[in-house]
Amino acid sequence: MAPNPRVAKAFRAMREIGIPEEKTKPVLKNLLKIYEKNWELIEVENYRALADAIFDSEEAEASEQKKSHDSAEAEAAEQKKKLEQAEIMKAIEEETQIPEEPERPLKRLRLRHQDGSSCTTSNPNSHGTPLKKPKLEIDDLPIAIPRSQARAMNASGEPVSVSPQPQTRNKGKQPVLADTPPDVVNGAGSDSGLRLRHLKDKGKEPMPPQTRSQGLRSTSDRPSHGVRIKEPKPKQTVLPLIKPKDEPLTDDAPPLPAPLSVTRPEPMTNGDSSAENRSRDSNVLTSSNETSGHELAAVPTESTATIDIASSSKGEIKISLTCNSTQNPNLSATNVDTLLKRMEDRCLRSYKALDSNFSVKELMKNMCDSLVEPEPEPEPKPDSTPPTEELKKVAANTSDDGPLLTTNGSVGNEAEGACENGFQDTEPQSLVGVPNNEVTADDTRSLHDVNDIAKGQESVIISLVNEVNTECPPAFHYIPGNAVFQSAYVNFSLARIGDDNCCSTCFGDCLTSATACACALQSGGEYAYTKEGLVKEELIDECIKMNRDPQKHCLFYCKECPLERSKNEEIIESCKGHSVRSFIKECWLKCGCNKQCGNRVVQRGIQRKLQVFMTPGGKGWGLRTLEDLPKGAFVCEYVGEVLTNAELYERVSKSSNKDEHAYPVLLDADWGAESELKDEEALCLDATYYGNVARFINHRCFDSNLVEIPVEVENPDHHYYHLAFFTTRKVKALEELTWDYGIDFDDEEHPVKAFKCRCGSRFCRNIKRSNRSRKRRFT
Ligand SMILES: C[S@@+](CC[C@H](N)C(=O)[O-])C[C@H]1O[C@@H](n2cnc3c(N)ncnc32)[C@H](O)[C@@H]1O
Repeated sequence: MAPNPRVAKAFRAMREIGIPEEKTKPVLKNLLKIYEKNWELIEVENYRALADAIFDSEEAEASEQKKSHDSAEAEAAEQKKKLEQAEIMKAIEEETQIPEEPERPLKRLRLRHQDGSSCTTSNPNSHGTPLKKPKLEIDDLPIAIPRSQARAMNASGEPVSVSPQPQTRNKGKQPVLADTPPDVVNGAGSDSGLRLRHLKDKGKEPMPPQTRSQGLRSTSDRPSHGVRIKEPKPKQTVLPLIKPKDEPLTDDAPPLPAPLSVTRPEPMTNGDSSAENRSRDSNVLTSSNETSGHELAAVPTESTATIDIASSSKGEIKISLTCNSTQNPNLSATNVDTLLKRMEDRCLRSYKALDSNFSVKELMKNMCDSLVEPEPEPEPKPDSTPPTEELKKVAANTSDDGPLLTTNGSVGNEAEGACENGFQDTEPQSLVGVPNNEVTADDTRSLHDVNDIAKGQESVIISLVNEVNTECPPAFHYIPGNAVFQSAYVNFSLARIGDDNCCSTCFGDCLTSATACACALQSGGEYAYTKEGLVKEELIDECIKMNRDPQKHCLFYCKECPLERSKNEEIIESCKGHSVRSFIKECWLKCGCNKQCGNRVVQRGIQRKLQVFMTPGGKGWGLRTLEDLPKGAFVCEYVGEVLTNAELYERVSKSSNKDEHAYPVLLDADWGAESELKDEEALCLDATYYGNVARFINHRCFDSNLVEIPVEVENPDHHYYHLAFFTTRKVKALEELTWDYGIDFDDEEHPVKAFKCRCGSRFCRNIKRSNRSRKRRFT
């Protein structure tokens, strides 16, 4: 890409006053960000602002240096850090040797790692060195050459070369040796029994999940920075309370607050807090509404509506809905029951998300629940009794009264200080969400079905429970599979799938065949799955290791990194590196095998009993299993909108609420192998607005019980693939499912702050950081 003439001019101007380009570059980049690319502000007075900023930064640097430890101390600290890290890795290794697992011989992989060998030969400091085409070696490849290698050969126009490194991880495709520039392909083979092909990702990156963080490494040596965007704290005020459907009620109710002081046909007795009186008041209202025609509500078919909330010093709350229907010729009076029935019919027709048990009364009650939600929500102590019991007591003493209909055509509802009975004392119901005063078509996404958050789109039911607080799930559309947002190039055409991309001559179940099918060859020559449908242990172990310590693995460097380009087109930073990953190739449409073929697992979708639940430890919603899971079991795929990275950046920068964004996932494969990747090929997944259960999986540092593996199903290239979660060990029913997002909690440069980690792992990277009294503060 030709350098921006304005950038070149700025460099020249600074050179003229003795400032070298290396100094100018970062400052200019920063200024462009601050001035929102308003060059005039930078160019004015012969780049005065730029020169000043450079001098300022030099001064700051000098004073920083003064403060800092001398280099010997720093080096010693670095050494110590490395030792610490090695110890931690060792401890994790030991810790994750699960006792209940049957004894098995050590895998070659493990032995090699224990030897301390590594395939990392990349030199992160040498970014920007002249590029060379990848030189790969095909040494002991199984039967066929993996497609990516063939492509590397084609791309380079020269035969692959051999860089054997015994005792390193990627034997088939070794990383280049020390004299090889880091921007050269560093290897992609596996020395595990499976010898699976690898995809590359960004290593321990703040942008999850392929972008693994550096763990305990310093910021300076980490590979590329992705986009990590904080997951929204689920909206608390706009959705009603969700309760586990089967919670029993108890009798001992706490004292109830005074009843409401609202507009009523008959005066209400204040100060009487008994359930009996509340019930009576409500009955009075109902009968009054039925008998006094002039007090009945006018319900226009089209009206504008406003919702008012009033509260009194006694803790009473009134919600009133005022409909402006004066201009409407269809204005007619009706009674509460008719109104409710009409509304229910309307909701069932318009918002198909609701089930037949939907009740407007419940909706109104839940509106009350939302009103009296504690703010800010207290964080339950891990061992504290969930407030459920208390809520049940309240529910038992709260009458099941309907909404109030006021004389001015307003609909009100009683909201006691602890009106938490929501769905609790009724039959199992769907959750109904009311996102705003004015419900728009798009807001229907917040109408979740608590009995099945997937709304029948998965082959299993996925329920949602909150036994901890009154928080409601975030508003999003549940989708069972990825969907392209706009510009992403995801081409599934059959014509693109060549004979080497499918096993068209196979029949029945590929796994029963003595030789590996063409699909398996693409994954390194062996099937990734066992006959039981589990990922083979060797592969799982390899992926776990890769995720825990990506620096030990190979890094690829792009000539012009699309990720850096999407961050800033003016000055494109050098590629921070993409690590090499194992992937699975499943059989698909053009294959001759049948649908039950054992090499089709992820494409069958979720098969395990899962549940979305409110975690007690302050992490918000989480995902858990309701059944015991063996090691290597497929749990779910990370599903979201497929976006280009440029689209993601735009989306995030335009978002008024950056916290609203779920963690986007970088689909970073083969980037380094291609000399230049088009914007529409540099893809990521964003589950903020459209996603599946995976959007609820919380992070756990290092020893998470899930690991992500890229799975190629329909697309023959590696720009788009499925990101599937498999268990890293046996997981017991009701255990929370976690995944290491790869966050680098030390990343002070990242535009988005990391959350305060509450993973509870003894290897928590956030705790480490805090103990070292690092500068950065977390919210
Ligand atoms: C992909 S979402 C997971 C679902 C989320 N808990 C929810 O309620 O929707 C990621 C967000 O969950 C929270 N989270 C995940 N793991 C966490 C952890 N270990 N500690 C604290 N918060 C965590 C953070 O707010 C993060 O931004």
